[in-house]
Amino acid sequence: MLKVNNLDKWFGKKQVLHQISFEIKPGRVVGLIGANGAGKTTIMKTILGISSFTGDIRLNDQKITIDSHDALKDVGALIEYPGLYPYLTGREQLYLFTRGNDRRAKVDKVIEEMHLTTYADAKAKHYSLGMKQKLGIALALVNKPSLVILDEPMNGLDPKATRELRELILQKKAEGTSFLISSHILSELQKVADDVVIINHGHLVTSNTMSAVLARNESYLLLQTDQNNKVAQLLQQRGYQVAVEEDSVKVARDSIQDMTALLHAVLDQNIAIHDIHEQQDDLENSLLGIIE
Ligand SMILES: Nc1ncnc2c1ncn2[C@@H]1O[C@H](COP(=O)(O)OP(=O)(O)OP(=O)(O)O)[C@@H](O)[C@H]1O
Repeated sequence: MLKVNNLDKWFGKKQVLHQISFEIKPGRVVGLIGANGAGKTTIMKTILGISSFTGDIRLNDQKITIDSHDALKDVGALIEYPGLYPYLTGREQLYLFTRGNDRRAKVDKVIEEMHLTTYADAKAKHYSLGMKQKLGIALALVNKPSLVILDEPMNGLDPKATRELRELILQKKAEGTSFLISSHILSELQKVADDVVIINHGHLVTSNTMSAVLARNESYLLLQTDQNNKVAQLLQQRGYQVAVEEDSVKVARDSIQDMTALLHAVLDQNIAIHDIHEQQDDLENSLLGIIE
């Protein structure tokens, strides 16, 4: 549904995006990941036609440019901080931005979906950061767009609201909505994203499925013994990939062919094993591996 091809962006003499290409398929949640200043917000702004660029961006085969926004009627977005009217209530602002028939019903539905009911009729100037964020997300969703672009949507949300947002994203996805979501909270992104676009200093590092990115993850065996340094040395001599960590010896699972032989190597030296368990790398480690 969205195709970004060879996107370049300059701010004056500084190039901040270099030949970025990726695609968002219908009903997929795409996580946009990168360090601070990598170019995530800039990518979102170019897709929304609010920042000039060179390259080609098409939504359902319709070209998006800085002066041609027709294709964007079916896109909802929250970029950076929501621009709210302090003297209007949440409900009034939603109503103001709602298009088409059944405006009132659409507003009521999104208020319920985003769990805004208790403060929907209070003026936005009284909202906390998290309440404003939730209203901003509701504004992005109210017209039932087929593509939703959310820049750091979990910002300011408490754990309950974060979980509710996650469930809502998954529900909308099941109904066919596509999402482009940037987040620093990688563990959250891991729970919702089907695909991942990783940006580093304005360059595309990878555009792949979440499962392919996670497949790079290594797992380890952590051994706690009464002589960790000696165990590490012993195992290293036998060809295992080993590191000593705080109170345990970390052995790469890939380097273990025969678990019995490993345990024998330790126990035969009369070294006591206090604990043994597996550890799986998470998205964060996997990404650090890719970005390095
Ligand atoms: N209006 C602007 N003028 C000049 N440079 C800008 C402007 N907006 C962004 N930049 C630069 O473009 C680069 C990308 O910024 P961008 O905000 O897209 O990064 P980001 O990945 O969203 O970062 P963060 O995670 O911190 O929000 C940065 O080097 C930033 O300094």
